Formats: sequence, C-alpha cells, structure tokens
Amino acid sequence: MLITLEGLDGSGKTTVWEALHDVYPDATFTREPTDSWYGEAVARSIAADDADPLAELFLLTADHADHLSGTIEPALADGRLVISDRYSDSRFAYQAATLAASDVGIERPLEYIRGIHSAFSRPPDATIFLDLDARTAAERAGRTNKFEQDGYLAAVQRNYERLIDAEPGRFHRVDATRSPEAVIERVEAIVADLLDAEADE
Ligand SMILES: Nc1ncnc2c1ncn2[C@@H]1O[C@H](COP(=O)(O)OP(=O)(O)O)[C@@H](O)[C@H]1O
Ligand SMILES: Cc1cn([C@H]2C[C@H](O)[C@@H](COP(=O)(O)OP(=O)(O)O)O2)c(=O)[nH]c1=O
Repeated sequence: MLITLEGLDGSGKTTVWEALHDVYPDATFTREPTDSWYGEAVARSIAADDADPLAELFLLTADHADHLSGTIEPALADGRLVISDRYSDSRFAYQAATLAASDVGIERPLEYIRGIHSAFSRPPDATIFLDLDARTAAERAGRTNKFEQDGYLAAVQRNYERLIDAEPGRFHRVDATRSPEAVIERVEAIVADLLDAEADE
C-alpha cells in the first residue's frame, strides 16, 4: 500500500513521517524531492528565483519517474507499506500555481500536469492531507524559499482543495493547527485503519 503525506510547507509532514518510522519499522519511508541526482537538480531549481516554471515542472517529474521505478514500484512489488513525504499531488498543487502565475500560457495547468502523470505514474492508495492555513504554514516553514510565501501558498492550498473535492475518498484531512502530539496520534489512527481495511479485503 502506498500512503502519501501532503500539505503546505511547514504543515508538519516531516514531523509525522519521522514519528511513523517508530510505528512501522518495516515500511519503506521515502520522499519527494528525492536525494538522487535528479532530486539535487530539483533542489537547485527551487533555490533559483528565476527558474523557468515549465523546466522546473519537468525536473520534478523526472525525479518522480526515477523515484517510481527505483523505489516505489520495487517496494510495492515486495508487498511493503510505502510512506512518502510528498508525491504527485505536490506537483498538481504547487506547479499548477506556478504555471498559473507565469506567462507560459497553459490554460488549465492542474489538468495539464495531471495528464502528464496519468500516462506513467501510479496514484497513491491513500493521502493524508495536513491542513494548515497559508500564513501559519509560511511562518512555520520560515519563508526560506520562493514557495514559502503566504500568497503563493494560498494558491497552492486552493489547488489542494480542488484535488480533495475531485477524490474525497482518497484524501484524509487532518487538522494541522493542533499540537504535534495530537496530529501524530490522528495520523497514526488513520494509517492503522487503512491497514486494517486492506487486511479485511
Ligand atoms: N503540529 C505542529 N504544531 C506546531 N509546530 C509544528 C507542528 N508540526 C511541526 N511543527 C514545526 O513546524 C516546522 C515545520 O515542520 P515540518 O514537519 O518540517 O513540516 P513540513 O515537512 O510539512 O515542511 C518545524 O519547526 C516543526 O517543529
Ligand atoms: C515534491 C514537490 C515539492 N515541491 C516544493 C515544496 C517545497 O517548497 C519544496 C521542497 O519540498 P520539501 O523538502 O518537502 O519541503 P517542506 O518539507 O518544507 O514541505 O519543493 C514542489 O513545488 N513540487 C513538488 O512536486
């Protein structure tokens, strides 16, 4: 089973992801951007304020393709639980916002990016969405990169809401304004329920 963690920068994904290591020591824990050389190229692009938005989308998508074939698919083929800190929804939410704000001229960026992925990607079985308002998220994240700005994150949040509206069964929303302990407890309960439901199938 592939479970992904999504949400704005600073919403607490990494905190939750780390806590889950103790509960599921045999699971495969992974993340996007990855630490491969594709992921390093992504990190360079994210650090560059003048990065071309379309080139950035394709760097992130290249990193995803390599992540899929090198890590996700082999682990799933072994029957393992895979927990990824960010996955394709991050592209749908973030790069759709970047493209919409650019002069590239793609009319429906979110649908365009989904279309690119649908040709090769594997959707998550379940996605835990850590729900936090853009201002608090930017504050927690420290506003250290070009994405961690309130206005941009508000556009990203609207895209996440569109994704949740389109697939309410896949997304599990968690109130990320609560304490780290409360958020972790809620996420652990959701993952346990998902695994129970899978075992009953
Ligand atoms: N529920 C929470 N309440 C308050 N602060 C939190 C919470 N969860 C995480 N943090 C803090 O917010 C910052 C960002 O958390 P992190 O887990 O790195 O988020 P993300 O991976 O989503 O960017 C860190 O300093 C972390 O300690
Ligand atoms: C995976 C991914 C990340 N990003 C952005 C979100 C983050 O600002 C940045 C780095 O991701 P990440 O290291 O997960 O940041 P954080 O832990 O603060 O959430 O890359 C995208 O814009 N698109 C993507 O597809």
